[in-house]
Amino acid sequence: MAVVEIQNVSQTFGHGELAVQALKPTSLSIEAGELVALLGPSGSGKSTLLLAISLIQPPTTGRIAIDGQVLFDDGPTGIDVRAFRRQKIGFIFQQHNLIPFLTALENVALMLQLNGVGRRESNRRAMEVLGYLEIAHRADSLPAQMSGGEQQRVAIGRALANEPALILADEPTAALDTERGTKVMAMLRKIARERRSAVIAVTHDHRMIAGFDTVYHLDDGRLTQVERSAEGAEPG
Ligand SMILES: Nc1ncnc2c1ncn2[C@@H]1O[C@H](COP(=O)(O)OP(=O)(O)OP(=O)(O)O)[C@@H](O)[C@H]1O
Repeated sequence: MAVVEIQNVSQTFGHGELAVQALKPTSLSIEAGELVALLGPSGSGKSTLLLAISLIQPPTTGRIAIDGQVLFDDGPTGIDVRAFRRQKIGFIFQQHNLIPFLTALENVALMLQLNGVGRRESNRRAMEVLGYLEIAHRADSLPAQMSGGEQQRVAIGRALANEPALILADEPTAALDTERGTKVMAMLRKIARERRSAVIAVTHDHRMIAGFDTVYHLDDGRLTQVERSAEGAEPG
């Protein structure tokens, strides 16, 4: 089943003569376990597309379904988007955005607690996620005590904790050197493969493209090219 299904999604900012169509009508579908890159020059509409898919910034037109739920159909559909997002979508940013006075474990556990999971169970699951990302030994460290790559893995853990159907990453490797960037990419790939989340990463980073199943190229708000790796996402 498609985790993300968007049809004719477009975004126009401003009105009249000042209107800018940041995203031309765009349709695409992303399967469970698929690792997708959005590539394109600055201002091409990558963030606009990501913000539209997650309905953080609802589009002007189009239809958006995530994990079988129609969230937008040329307007709101009455779904509680904030609750849906919290349960079904994990976010990873260029800067990790960890809470500085919480440990790695607490940063991850907090996400679960926000979804109503009790404290003990949150801690247990957070520890499991940190173990999965090979960073359990840093569970009690504060963000400032960790390297950039470690911080980013904790941030991935936070995005992953709820086992979301969809993970959205905005330039997750941009702040990292090649080795750490490669490791973060490998983690995203592992998550897609093993946990069957769909992962969409906005990137400028050509070094990382090799690991993706599908690469969408955006130019001036238009989807210009789609490349699929020979291997593709293995059927689940
Ligand atoms: N809230 C907004 N109001 C008006 N114009 C906007 C808004 N957000 C984005 N734009 C415009 O829409 C276009 C696409 O922007 P977007 O941020 O999606 O590009 P991007 O590909 O993510 O760029 P970058 O790689 O620099 O982050 C740009 O021309 C931008 O100036």
